[in-house]
Amino acid sequence: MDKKGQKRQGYLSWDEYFMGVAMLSGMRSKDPHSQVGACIVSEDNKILSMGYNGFPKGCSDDEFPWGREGDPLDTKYLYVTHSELNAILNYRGGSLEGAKLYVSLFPCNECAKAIIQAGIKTIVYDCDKYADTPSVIASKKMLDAAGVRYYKYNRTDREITIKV
Ligand SMILES: Nc1nc(=O)n([C@H]2C[C@H](O)[C@@H](COP(=O)(O)O)O2)cc1CO
Ligand SMILES: [Zn+2]
Repeated sequence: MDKKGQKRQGYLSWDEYFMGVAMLSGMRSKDPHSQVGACIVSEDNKILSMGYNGFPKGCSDDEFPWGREGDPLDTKYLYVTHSELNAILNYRGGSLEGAKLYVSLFPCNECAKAIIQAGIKTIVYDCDKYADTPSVIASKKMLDAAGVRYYKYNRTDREITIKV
């Protein structure tokens, strides 16, 4: 019950807010199969950067391939920048030492290297659909060795509707 003079109830938790921002960012992705979003947050809960999976600048979304199979040169995998790496590279403010990363899909081995080297210390992820692949197994090996904590986001199933 609302009481006069007291704070509003039902506001977004920090985790809902940052994972929500990561997911919103993923909605910018042109990848027809997996839209991934990431949000980097400081130790004192300030948003530092965001990213989603996409081709590097100058590599047209309409000319480079979005396919998943066939000749590797004709698939997206050799060209796409992952959301986590984009979030790290998008940051213009200096050091990410001690920061937290919210990401909608568990980071791969290549992003794990960048996460570790950037000084990010905590990962909050939503989906882990590639957990059984060498890439994610190697990623967890490196994150464990480097002392980067990772934990699964606890979905609250809150629906957030925004009219734009
Ligand atoms: N952690 C990740 N962050 C990402 O941004 N990605 C991107 C790369 C591709 O564009 C897409 C995965 O494609 P698919 O294999 O699910 O069709 O998501 C992939 C992973 C998986 O490790
Ligand atoms: Zn990656």
